[in-house]
Amino acid sequence: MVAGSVSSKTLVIIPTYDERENLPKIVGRLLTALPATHVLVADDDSPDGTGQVADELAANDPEGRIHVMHRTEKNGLGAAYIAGFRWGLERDYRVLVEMDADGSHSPEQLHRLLHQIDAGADLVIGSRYVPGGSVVNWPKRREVLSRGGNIYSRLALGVKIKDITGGYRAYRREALEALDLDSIESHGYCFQVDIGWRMIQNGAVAVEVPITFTEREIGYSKMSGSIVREALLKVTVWGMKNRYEKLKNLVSRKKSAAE
Ligand SMILES: Nc1nc2c(ncn2[C@@H]2O[C@H](COP(=O)(O)OP(=O)(O)O[C@H]3O[C@H](CO)[C@@H](O)[C@H](O)[C@@H]3O)[C@@H](O)[C@H]2O)c(=O)[nH]1
Repeated sequence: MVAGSVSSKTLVIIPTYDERENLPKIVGRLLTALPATHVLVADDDSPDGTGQVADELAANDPEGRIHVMHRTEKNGLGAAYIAGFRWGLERDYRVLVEMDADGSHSPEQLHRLLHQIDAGADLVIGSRYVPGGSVVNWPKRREVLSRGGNIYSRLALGVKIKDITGGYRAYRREALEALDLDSIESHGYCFQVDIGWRMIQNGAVAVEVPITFTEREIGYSKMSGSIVREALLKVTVWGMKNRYEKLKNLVSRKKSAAE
């Protein structure tokens, strides 16, 4: 059964940079799988004309389900998602979803994420690294980087999530509203760790559901050295701050117990 009650108030945010061939396919698949869903394309003025392709898709959808946000320059996946969340929160969507444009995240699996929101979760992560999850056709180098990044994040931040860097997610509206979106400082893929960790620290119920992540067939990944460096630096600093805070609390508890 498709989670109609939830999906009818669901906004799927698709950040795009140079995805003109992928976008019509992913939007078509999504609206076939879950016809009541709305889509927001957050395009960073892609040189290949993805923004215009998005406008055409929107103009050709008589039901008005497709929306387009034209941003002025390439400013990273995190900034595009934050702008998309703000747009969705100004309207009456109950669930906000992150999905890549390139087909890595299967729209046909979205109902499984939405079911978990129906079941009470605040944040649902489509996970490659829980039993049942998998990665198809990813270059070994990328998989090692991704698995390594997840292990490092778990150790540094003390989170239990196996795929905290994963970008296929559903958020309950209230959990996003409870966050200070201005405090999310990451621009690249580190954004996923940033917002996930903050949300869990805020008391959100986070669950993982297994997904199959399939490497794109068309276009190119925007992963870069600066994205990796941002993630490594930020996760290390957050981890150190976290440990320092815990130690400080422990010392002050011991002090007050001794008094
Ligand atoms: N608007 C905008 N979109 C962007 C930008 N950079 C990337 N995107 C879009 O963000 C999505 C993911 O980018 P990819 O470059 O395809 O990501 P990937 O290498 O396949 O990385 C995947 O794995 C990461 C690590 O696990 C994930 O963090 C990431 O979300 C994604 O699932 C695509 O729709 C892409 O067009 C940007 O600066 N601006």
